[in-house]
Amino acid sequence: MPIETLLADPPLWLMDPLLEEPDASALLAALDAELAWQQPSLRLYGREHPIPRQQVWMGTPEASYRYSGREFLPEPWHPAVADLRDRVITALVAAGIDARFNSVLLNRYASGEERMGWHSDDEPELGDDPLIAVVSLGAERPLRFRWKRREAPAFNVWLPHGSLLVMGPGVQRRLQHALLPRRLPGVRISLTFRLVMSAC
Ligand SMILES: O=C(O)CCC(=O)C(=O)O
Ligand SMILES: [Fe+2]
Repeated sequence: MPIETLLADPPLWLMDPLLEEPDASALLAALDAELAWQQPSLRLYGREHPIPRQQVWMGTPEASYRYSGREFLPEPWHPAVADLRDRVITALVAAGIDARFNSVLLNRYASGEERMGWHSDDEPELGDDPLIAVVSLGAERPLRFRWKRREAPAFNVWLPHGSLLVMGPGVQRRLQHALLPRRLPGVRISLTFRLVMSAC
């Protein structure tokens, strides 16, 4: 499947589909049923708020990771997720993009009301200019991007079931992204593959 260049600088690529049916729906059902989904709380202005989604952090044992001020020890690779990681790497190599991943953050949005606020994935453990690959399963929703220095308008990238979005070097430095709430039904699971450089 050819990869579409959404932005050249910094590079943002979309491959649709990465996974065809019935593989994409089988993977969605397996992850939904088999993972130990968690909904941790974050402390904000002295109050605890459950995050508006569920998540699982998975990876090699040495890839511990700090996210929103908390440290996560990864779950061991689920075989289906390890297979998907290898498919993503194969697809990227075929597109001339060199990538390595030792971990993945899986996010589960039960409905359109569940969300992730504006952020960049710029934690020091990810290194200076990380490449992050996002596989989307289930409900098609837009990931919204905005430029930190407002040099161009914000834009949406709709992420179909089975698609792969690649945020290349510079995307985290120059833009933020968010999965904003939408009146859309259906569960969505995203897998954001990363390379954690150093154990924390
Ligand atoms: O669910 C998504 O597509 C985005 C997730 C995300 O931005 C993240 O895991 O850092
Ligand atoms: Fe992100």
